[in-house]
Amino acid sequence: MSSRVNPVDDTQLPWNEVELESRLRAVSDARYHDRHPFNVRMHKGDLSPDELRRWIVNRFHYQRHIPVKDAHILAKFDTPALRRTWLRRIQDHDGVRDGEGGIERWLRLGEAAGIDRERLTSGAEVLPGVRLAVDGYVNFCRLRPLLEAVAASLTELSAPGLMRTRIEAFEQHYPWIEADGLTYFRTRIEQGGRDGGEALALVKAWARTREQQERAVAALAFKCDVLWSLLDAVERGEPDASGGAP
Ligand SMILES: O=C(O)c1cc(C(=O)O)c2c(n1)C(=O)C(=O)c1cc(C(=O)O)[nH]c1-2
Repeated sequence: MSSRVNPVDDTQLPWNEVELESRLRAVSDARYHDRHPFNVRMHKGDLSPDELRRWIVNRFHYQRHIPVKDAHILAKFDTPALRRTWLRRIQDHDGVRDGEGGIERWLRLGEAAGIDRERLTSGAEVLPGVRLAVDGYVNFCRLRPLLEAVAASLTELSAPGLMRTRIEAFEQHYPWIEADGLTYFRTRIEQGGRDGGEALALVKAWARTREQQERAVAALAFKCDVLWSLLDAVERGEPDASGGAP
C-alpha cells in the first residue's frame, strides 16, 4: 500500500553522466587487479623468475583472446563508424601484417624473459583457472547485450596507470628481462587510454535508464572479477601433475 502513496521510486531515476562515471570508476578503484596480491608482489620485486614466467605464459592466453572477444563485439555494431573504431582494436592486437601487433609484442616479451614462442603459442602451460576466466570474458561479450560487452572493457581506464607501475617495477626489479621486451606495456599506455575513453563515451551515451546504468556497472565488476580470478589461478600455480592418478 505504501508504494501507492509514492509511485515514483526516486532511487530508480537515472544517474547523470558525472554520477555514472564516478560509480564506474569506484568499481575499478575497489576491484581492479592492481590490488591483487600477485600484482602487489610483482611491483615490489618479490616474484621469482619462475613466477614471472608463469604469469607471462598464462597472460598470453588472455592476450590472444582479446581480439576474439572484440570480434564478437564488432559483430553487434550496426554502423560503419562504430565498426571501424572496434576494428582498430583488433588490428592493435593482430597487426595488419605478420610480425606486427600486440600479440607479436607479447611473444617478444616472452622471448625477452627467456620463454620461446613455441612454449607460449602451444598453450600447454595454461592453467585451468586461467582458461575459465578467459572463457568467461569471451562468452560474456558474445552473449550479453552490446552495452554490457563494451562496459566490461572499461577496466582499460585503469590500465595505463598500471602499465607505468609495471614498467618501472620491471626495470628496477627484474633487469634480467631485456628492456625491448617491455614495448608491449609502453604501447598499451596510449592504446588503453584511448580505448577506455572511447568505451566510456559509448557507455554514457547508451546507458540512459537506471537499469541500463546498473547493468553497465555490474558488467565492469564482472570484468574485474575475471582479471582477479586469472591472477588467483596464476598465484596458485600448476596443479599437481600427478593429481587424479589413482
Ligand atoms: O596488463 C594488464 O593489466 C591489462 C589489463 C587490461 C584490462 O584492464 O582489461 C587489458 C590489458 N592489460 C591489455 O593488455 C589489453 O590489451 C586489454 C584489452 C582489454 C579489453 O578488455 O578489451 N583489457 C585489456
